[in-house]
Amino acid sequence: MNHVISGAALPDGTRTDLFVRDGVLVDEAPAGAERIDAEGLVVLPGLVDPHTHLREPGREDAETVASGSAAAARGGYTAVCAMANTRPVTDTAEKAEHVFDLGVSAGLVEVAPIGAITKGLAGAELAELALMHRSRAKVNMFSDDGACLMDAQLMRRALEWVKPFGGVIAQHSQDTNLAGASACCHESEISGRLGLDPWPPVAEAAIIARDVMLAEATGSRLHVCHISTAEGVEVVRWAKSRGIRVTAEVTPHHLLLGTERVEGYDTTFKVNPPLRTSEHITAVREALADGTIDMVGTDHAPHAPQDKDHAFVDARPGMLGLEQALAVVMEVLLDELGWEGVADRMSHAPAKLAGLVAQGRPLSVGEPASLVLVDPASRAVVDRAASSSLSRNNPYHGLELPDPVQLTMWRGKVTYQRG
Ligand SMILES: NC(=O)N[C@@H](CC(=O)O)C(=O)O
Ligand SMILES: [Zn+2]
Ligand SMILES: [Zn+2]
Repeated sequence: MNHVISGAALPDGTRTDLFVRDGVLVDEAPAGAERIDAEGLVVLPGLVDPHTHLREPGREDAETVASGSAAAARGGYTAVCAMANTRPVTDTAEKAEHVFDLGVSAGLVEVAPIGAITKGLAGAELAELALMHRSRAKVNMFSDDGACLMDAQLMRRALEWVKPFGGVIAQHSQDTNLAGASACCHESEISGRLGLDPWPPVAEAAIIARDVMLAEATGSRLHVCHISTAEGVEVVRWAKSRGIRVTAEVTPHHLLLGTERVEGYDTTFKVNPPLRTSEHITAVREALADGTIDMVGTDHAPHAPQDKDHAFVDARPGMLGLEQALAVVMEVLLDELGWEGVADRMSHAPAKLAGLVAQGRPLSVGEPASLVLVDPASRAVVDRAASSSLSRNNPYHGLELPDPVQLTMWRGKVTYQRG
């Protein structure tokens, strides 16, 4: 199907008509094109999530590649990078190709598998990084996310292994000696009062500091997952000033929600790293605005009720993010970033990180027609039931937020349309 999208505003503010033929932006209206009225809407390049948990294979009750892809399209995304902590773990070329193929069959977004750094995420032995890269899945990013790769020598070796093909190592920065498996609340007056094991900011900053030094020593690329602390941001800022090849992402929930959400022991708000206090929230917002933090990563982490309906300490950490990420970024930072900044932090920068050459492109003639139409004025109360995800651990349930996504198009195909 060919389209004419009329009257949308580009990120730089200019109003334009976009012509879509055979999945590509062209310079004149194709014959028989379907008209999409975009008067009053903003058009952004399709969003790219560098950090999504699809639960297939293994936990298809919580999310499948298809349901997660639908949630992504509903959130304005045209690509997601699928984390490796499935069952089995994505630690071989065959397993990466399996996830890749599931993404192709779902047909709603580009699904780019992230490969594990170590076999089974066990932190003991490197996975077959180069074979995953050379597979049909073309894996370019590797992460043991869910677990921190604590062994500095293995981290060094991983950085060395991916350097020749331009790969990147994405770290879940959590020193497990400082913040172990039971740590589940930002170290603060609240963790003490609620009796929850504290997760101190230094457990994040110490690993980031170690890893940027390893990135410098190897000349390789490091990506910091879900940065959440002012201290972590300072280390990244320092590393960038030295020319170290490091990028960082922040989640929507760390931009908006504070640690006080856990006061009622509602396990929806249990997440790793934990929700933090206002000084940290301010720091990550400022860092995303000034570019120290390069991008937004949702860390969309669906969990089934039987994994969340437990005492706080026993519940699985993680919360949904794909469907409200753009809304949250608009709510907290649209004034500072402008639409061009939003397009950079949510599309251009993550596409570049993951090496997705057909994503995060400018909306100009000859480029893929992968885009999202955004209503800047619409607002709504979030309802966790109105979701394409199979899970309901939505931390924004009941909050009034922007409700921007009107239509998502991936390579000329409408993958989500409002109403
Ligand atoms: N963020 C989380 O709290 N949970 C993630 C793992 C992770 O991102 O570390 C998950 O897979 O559920
Ligand atoms: Zn993580
Ligand atoms: Zn994660």
